[in-house]
Amino acid sequence: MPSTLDDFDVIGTIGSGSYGTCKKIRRKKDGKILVWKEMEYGTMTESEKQMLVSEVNLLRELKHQHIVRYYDRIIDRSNTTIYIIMEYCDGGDLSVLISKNRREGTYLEEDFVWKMLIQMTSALKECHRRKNGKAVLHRDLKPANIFLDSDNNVKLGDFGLARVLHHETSFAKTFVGTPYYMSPELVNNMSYNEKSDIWSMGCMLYEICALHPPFTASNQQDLNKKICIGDYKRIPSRYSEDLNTIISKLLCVEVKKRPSIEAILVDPIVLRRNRKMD
Ligand SMILES: CNC(=O)c1c(C)[nH]c(/C=C2\C(=O)Nc3ccc(Cl)cc32)c1C
Repeated sequence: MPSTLDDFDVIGTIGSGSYGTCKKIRRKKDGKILVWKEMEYGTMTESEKQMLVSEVNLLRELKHQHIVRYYDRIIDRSNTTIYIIMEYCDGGDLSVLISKNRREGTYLEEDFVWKMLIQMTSALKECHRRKNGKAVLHRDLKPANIFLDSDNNVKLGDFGLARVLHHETSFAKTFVGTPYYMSPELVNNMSYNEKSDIWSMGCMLYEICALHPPFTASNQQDLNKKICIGDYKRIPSRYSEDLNTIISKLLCVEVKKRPSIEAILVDPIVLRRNRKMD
């Protein structure tokens, strides 16, 4: 039986991004706490609406402990809005945690960084595993799209919708924020691929350590230059050479030399770290 808006009570708004508004909701039949992401599709073309539907159907297939669980979707034609109902992550998103540490002048523990690396890699492996011939590339990996549960476990969110909502006719046409995580291949107008997600993950892990992105500049042109040269400082000295080495591998400018998800998971440094965490 498909859900309707009346099946839920809205508790409150917990976030909003370039793709819409996130609300905390309670399912009336059992009191379960969930969220829905509201997205207005009225300005989309028919082909974009079809793309959005197929992206949501892909989300439905992604069932993994480190990917935000999709529950259902409601389409309200009276206000041309789609409501995507998903798992509630009470730890919020990584960008808030990074901002808090930057504000307080404190760093995140190395064990936490390794946990993020291993769980994000596991989530991306599931997404890059071909489903019906279609890889689900995230396309917008950033701390604001990494959510945490009450045990600080990773929940990758906002999956795959980036491709639909970046189209110039959709309401998300105003690019929000500087593309700090743009990969060298995208700067050079080449196509997005699995390795671009690896680059973004490298940028994210760097930012979790340093509390700022690896590449920053006062304008897009200078940022692009730094990205294409791969010019960035080492993560703070408090972090091990092992962690620095792994992040450096992810931030490899040459796509072919950048490790795949599988290569990361069998890297001797990651295997050694995994054994320590067991
Ligand atoms: C300050 N932020 C929060 O309190 C917060 C919390 C506790 N959860 C969230 C966000 C989500 C959440 O809890 N589940 C989600 C599933 C998909 C997407 Cl795109 C977002 C969420 C947020 C933004």
